[in-house]
Amino acid sequence: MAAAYASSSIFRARERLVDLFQRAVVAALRTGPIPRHVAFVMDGNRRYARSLGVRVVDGHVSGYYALRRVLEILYLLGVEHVTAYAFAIDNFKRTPEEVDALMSLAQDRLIEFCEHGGVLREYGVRLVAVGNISLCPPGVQDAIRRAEEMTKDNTRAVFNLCISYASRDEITTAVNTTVNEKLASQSPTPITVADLDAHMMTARGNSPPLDIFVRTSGVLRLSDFLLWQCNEDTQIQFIRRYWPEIGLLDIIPILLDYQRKVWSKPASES
Ligand SMILES: CC(C)=CCC/C(C)=C/CC/C(C)=C/COP(=O)(O)OP(=O)(O)O
Repeated sequence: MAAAYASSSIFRARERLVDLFQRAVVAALRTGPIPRHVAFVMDGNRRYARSLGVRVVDGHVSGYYALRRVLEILYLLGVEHVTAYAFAIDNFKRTPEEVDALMSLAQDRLIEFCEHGGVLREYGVRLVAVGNISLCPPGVQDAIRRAEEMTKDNTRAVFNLCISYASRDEITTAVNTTVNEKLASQSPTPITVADLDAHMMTARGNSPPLDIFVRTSGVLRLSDFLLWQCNEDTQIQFIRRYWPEIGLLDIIPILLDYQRKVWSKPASES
């Protein structure tokens, strides 16, 4: 039944209309300022699954499709850096079944992102894995290495995939590396913001400070995500819908709010 609908002319006509609407909205938004760096805490996959009475793992699979959808919209808009929180170091405390399911999802779908027809390949995006990858199973580490290799020559945009990540872990590593370099230097200088910037994991893709931090599912927490990368201008957006439900209609108000704030900022503060 579902397969028959998916191949029907009504379904194809609907898809074409959605695509036309998306392109028209993107063209309109592109006439205003576009953020350079947008990040997502993709929260609510399990609550979404429970609300539908399906398995938790299916909620995460829907979350993967939502990520694909959102990346496509943002890269069409011309956003140069997108960062997504796929797995926190703290998530290793979940049941072994759920950790395995999330790791298998990453292992299987990462390459799909980078292959012909995949969103990173289509939009010329370089994948950068951000996190303590050595904590991931060997199969996931291999998939990450392959995905980074497959996309290393893409220069139009960057996708930072935070996996086995915690901001305080990233900052601690950056401070330690910086201090060790200073101690090894003949004439050490005081540590600067630029020194620490250069040692953050997001520096691999040259990602600038965050313009917009988005968290779905109505939870008002930062969850140890990109604390260093936020600055005085970062706009925080909490939206009520679960991550798998996110789409263009959620992105439009976020972008309009960003544009309104940029336009209303006094020139002396720019
Ligand atoms: C290949 C690839 C990168 C896939 C990404 C898939 C994806 C969206 C992963 C996010 C996993 C996660 C811990 C979501 C948070 O919701 P939650 O599980 O905490 O849900 P809850 O808040 O309802 O408990």
